[in-house]
Amino acid sequence: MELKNDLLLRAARGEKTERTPVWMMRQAGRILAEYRAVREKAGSFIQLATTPELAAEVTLQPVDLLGVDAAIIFSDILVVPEAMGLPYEMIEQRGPVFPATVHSLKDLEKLHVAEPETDLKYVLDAIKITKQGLENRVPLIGFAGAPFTIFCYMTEGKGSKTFSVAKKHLYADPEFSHALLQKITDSTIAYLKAQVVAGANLVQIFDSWAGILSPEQYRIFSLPYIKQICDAINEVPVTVFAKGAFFARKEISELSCEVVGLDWNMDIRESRALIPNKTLQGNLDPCVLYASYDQIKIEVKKMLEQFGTQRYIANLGHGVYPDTDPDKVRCFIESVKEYSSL
Ligand SMILES: Cc1c2[nH]c(c1CCC(=O)O)Cc1[nH]c(c(CCC(=O)O)c1C)Cc1[nH]c(c(CCC(=O)O)c1C)Cc1[nH]c(c(C)c1CCC(=O)O)C2
Repeated sequence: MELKNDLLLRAARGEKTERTPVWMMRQAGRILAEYRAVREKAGSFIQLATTPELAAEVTLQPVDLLGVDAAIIFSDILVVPEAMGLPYEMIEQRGPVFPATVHSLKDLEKLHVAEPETDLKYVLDAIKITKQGLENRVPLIGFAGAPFTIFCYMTEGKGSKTFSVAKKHLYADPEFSHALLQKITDSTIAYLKAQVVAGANLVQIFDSWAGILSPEQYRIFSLPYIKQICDAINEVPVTVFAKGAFFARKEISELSCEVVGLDWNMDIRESRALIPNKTLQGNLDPCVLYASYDQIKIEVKKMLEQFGTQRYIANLGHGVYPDTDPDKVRCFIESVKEYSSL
């Protein structure tokens, strides 16, 4: 089955593209009234995420309504801890909370390596239904959290500015920390492979909390586990997005992934020099989408001039903020398409 628009996959593989592909992290979400309507119908975020037909419906919305060059499966990185035996709740206006957390090898014994075919069947079903709905229009992106970011939530139990509970374990109990990270990694590899079998055309690893670690801790507690995942996934291109890990760009360039995501703190030309061998993705500050249409166009033009139009996937430097005007989002997407056309 050939994709009608395979710009994302060609850019990921380093092949020439007629223009730069564009999509947005968190494109399936609250910016769209159509998403909020389906979420209302579902009753809760978790209901929506665990009902494959509805998850597929909101995955398709940005393709139909915004004109992006890829869909990303509607789910969350926290489905992996849940599949391992640690359920989460999504509290309105606050975010995710884990009623029970993990702090010792004894706690870890109660968790199992996720078996995607049973524990995460609802995501795999959502991927299959989405693929039917896409009718090969654009590629479908699968994803998972990086083991370190998942470790943060499983130990801290909720979002945090410092994740000091999570980091405490790294210093105080490295043996437990590595054991938990390895169990998450084994679960994640099985999960991403199952996503690919179900139909994902590329997978992205989100290390959202990379930036809270020192370079040395990042090398010990995050990179080796991301490396295991990159080494295991050879079926489709892999994107590594480590938010805030400007200090690890050289090491990330040595991973066996095809694409590296940048946030807006990372200088584009400097990043090209540090990561010369891979496709880059990013990195517009999501707050640019609060500016005027003219200003958005200027910022997109600047970004494209610095990245160039090749070996590049346009995106924001992190997820789109929920109160962004969808028309400003369309302006961003249209500007990338217009200014990058050869
Ligand atoms: C850290 C993280 C999480 N989840 C995710 C990350 C990594 C990316 C990042 O750094 O933002 C990843 C994620 N979460 C969601 C997606 C969907 C696909 C997409 O469109 O990108 C993706 C890729 C849906 C979601 N995940 C969540 C929502 C909002 C909940 C809702 O709609 O009620 C959505 C659409 C909730 C969520 N989920 C998480 C948090 C901290 C929150 C609360 C903050 C918020 O509300 O945005 C954990």
